[in-house]
Amino acid sequence: MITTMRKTFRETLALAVDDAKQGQQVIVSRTIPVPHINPLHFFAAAEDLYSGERTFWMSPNSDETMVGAGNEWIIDTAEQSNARFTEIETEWKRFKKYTDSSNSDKGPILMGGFSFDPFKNENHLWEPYKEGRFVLPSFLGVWKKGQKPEVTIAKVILPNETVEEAEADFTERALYVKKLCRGKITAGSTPAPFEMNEHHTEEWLASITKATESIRNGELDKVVLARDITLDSETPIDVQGALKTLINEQQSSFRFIFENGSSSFIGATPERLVQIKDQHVRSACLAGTIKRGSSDKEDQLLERELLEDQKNLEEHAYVVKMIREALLNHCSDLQCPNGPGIYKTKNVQHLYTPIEGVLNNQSSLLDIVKHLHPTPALGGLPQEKAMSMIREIEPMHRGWYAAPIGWLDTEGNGEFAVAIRSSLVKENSAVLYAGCGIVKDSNPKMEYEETKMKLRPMLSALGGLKYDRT
Ligand SMILES: C=C(O[C@@H]1C=C(C(=O)O)C=C[C@H]1O)C(=O)O
Ligand SMILES: [Mg+2]
Repeated sequence: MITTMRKTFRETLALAVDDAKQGQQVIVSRTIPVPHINPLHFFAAAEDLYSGERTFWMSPNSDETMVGAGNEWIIDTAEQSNARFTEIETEWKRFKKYTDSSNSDKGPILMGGFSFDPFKNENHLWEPYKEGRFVLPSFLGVWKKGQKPEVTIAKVILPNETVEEAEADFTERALYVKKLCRGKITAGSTPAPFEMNEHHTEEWLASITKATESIRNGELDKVVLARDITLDSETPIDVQGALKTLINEQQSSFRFIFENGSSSFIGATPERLVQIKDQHVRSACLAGTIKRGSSDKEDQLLERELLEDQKNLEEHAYVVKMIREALLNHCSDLQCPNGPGIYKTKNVQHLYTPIEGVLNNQSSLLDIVKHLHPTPALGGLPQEKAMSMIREIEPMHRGWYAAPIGWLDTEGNGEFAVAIRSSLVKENSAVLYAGCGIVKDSNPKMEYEETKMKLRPMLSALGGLKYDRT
């Protein structure tokens, strides 16, 4: 029988300090229970010291919420290939991690994401977000349904730091946690009038026609084409207020913010890419869209219409085929229903097929992200053909829009979603993105209407809905 000695926190710190002296990169974390506090208030309270260094993640139905504050460490990559996924994982593994063994410490986590297409030329607006960028938050608030909230303090030990200094730092940070837990969100200012601009509308409609022709010629099966709109205000855009609206209005979506200096990437996406929880893998195919009804009856009629619509079923089927095949390489016991169900958000309903399996020993979360991205729900089929068409046709830069965002821990668990229904906000301006799956029978005007529905969650959150006269 193996007996493990419980170490005091000071003894743990002494080991970590020794390692750091030897040149090892070390993280020490300590998890403390905190009183019930609203995650949004916690996020707001961190603004004083950590504005520009905050991250917010709330899964559908608020099952799991994580709020990060402070860039304790940044792992980023400018790698313009699929090696970027491995690079992030390798860097994260390089750290030796010590947790406080005297409590239920779950260890540190990384939060971040990747760009949609590393081969697209650089773009000034998206430059800080890099091809992949993950942050180890100094403070991480965690809320799980049915459990008490906790805050994990994570500290990177400096090579010349003493045990006393490290211990004093933890004591000081614990005081700041108390302050974070007393946070209150101040009433958001009424948004100043916006100027809203749609870009290249005629070109976008023409590109849909062009894409359907290429599809009919047999060059490819599906391509997802997106467009952007911008909002310009006379005053800085209230991102915290927008997050509050997303939390309330988009409960079946992942609500997120990745702050990066003066920019915030914010959104509410319904689309899970992959989740790993104790070797259990879950992914979701989400493609095919119809509006919500104004009554329950109309909503159900629309639902039935979507479930029988050949064009939408085709959009969806390509996604299921690709995700299923990709997961077969990483999972055993793969479960996939024969036909789609429906996933509803406040503004739209989608065809939905969940896929689940058991993780193979040799695969990791970021391996799966690498092999799934971009699925035909965001890129197209065949993948490479669709990507070069997007690169050629779309005048804008997607940045992190439609790309994998999420978190990972030290045990191989974590979750990624694809960053749709999103906006990049910088000071007084915001860019909003939406796209649609184009197949042979797509109609440009209808696809345009579909993008309008998909822009609504962010327009509503930013207060721009009333300017939408398009
Ligand atoms: C590309 C987006 O959404 C994707 C496209 C869909 C469609 O065309 O039916 C549905 C869900 C998403 O997979 C977006 O919202 O920007
Ligand atoms: Mg569609």
